[in-house]
Amino acid sequence: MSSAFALNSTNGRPPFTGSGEVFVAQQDVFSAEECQTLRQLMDLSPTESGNLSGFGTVRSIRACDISWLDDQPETSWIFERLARLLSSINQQSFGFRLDSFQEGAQLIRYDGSELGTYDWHADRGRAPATRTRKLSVSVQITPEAEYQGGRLELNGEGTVIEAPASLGTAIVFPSFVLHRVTPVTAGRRIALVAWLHGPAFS
Ligand SMILES: O=C(O)CCC(=O)C(=O)O
Ligand SMILES: [Fe+2]
Repeated sequence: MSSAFALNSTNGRPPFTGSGEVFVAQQDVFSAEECQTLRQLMDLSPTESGNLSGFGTVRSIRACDISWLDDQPETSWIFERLARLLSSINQQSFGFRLDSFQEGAQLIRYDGSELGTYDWHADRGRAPATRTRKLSVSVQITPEAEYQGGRLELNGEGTVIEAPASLGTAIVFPSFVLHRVTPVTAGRRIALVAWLHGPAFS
């Protein structure tokens, strides 16, 4: 596995110079074959409309379909991979006190036919299950060439940074960081998203 690298600039913009890292990108967390398996899982699983934590469905803010993944024997390899990744990135970059995954992971599909999107938000939510989210991860499981738009952007102290979107790359960020997925204008984008929970910041 390639080493983690902090990506604080894209598109020729100068490096981000605010306090702390906005996100860490790690390439090749899942192989192309594993991404294909995850996509098939999404295609075979029942989906529901993505909603806003404690706030129901507002399609103008979040237009996507999600499928919940629970930590079952067949899916434990996914959670183990994510747990190892998040723990090592947390140690290197964030130093948060973390406990465990306290909710399922989500496979999320954004469809170009409805301009699938998720507007600016932070992942730490209002609901009991989302209040304790501390570290978020999004893994790109569709090849970039299969869709247009659908960029994951993060806003660190007013600077909007586009995350790399190569297949199998994981983007890890504190759950309080503002981020969005810009509308998918063609094709479809699928991401695997999960959160590690922990005690309140003190
Ligand atoms: O699709 C993504 O890459 C991120 C999704 C997201 O921000 C979320 O579900 O909270
Ligand atoms: Fe999010």
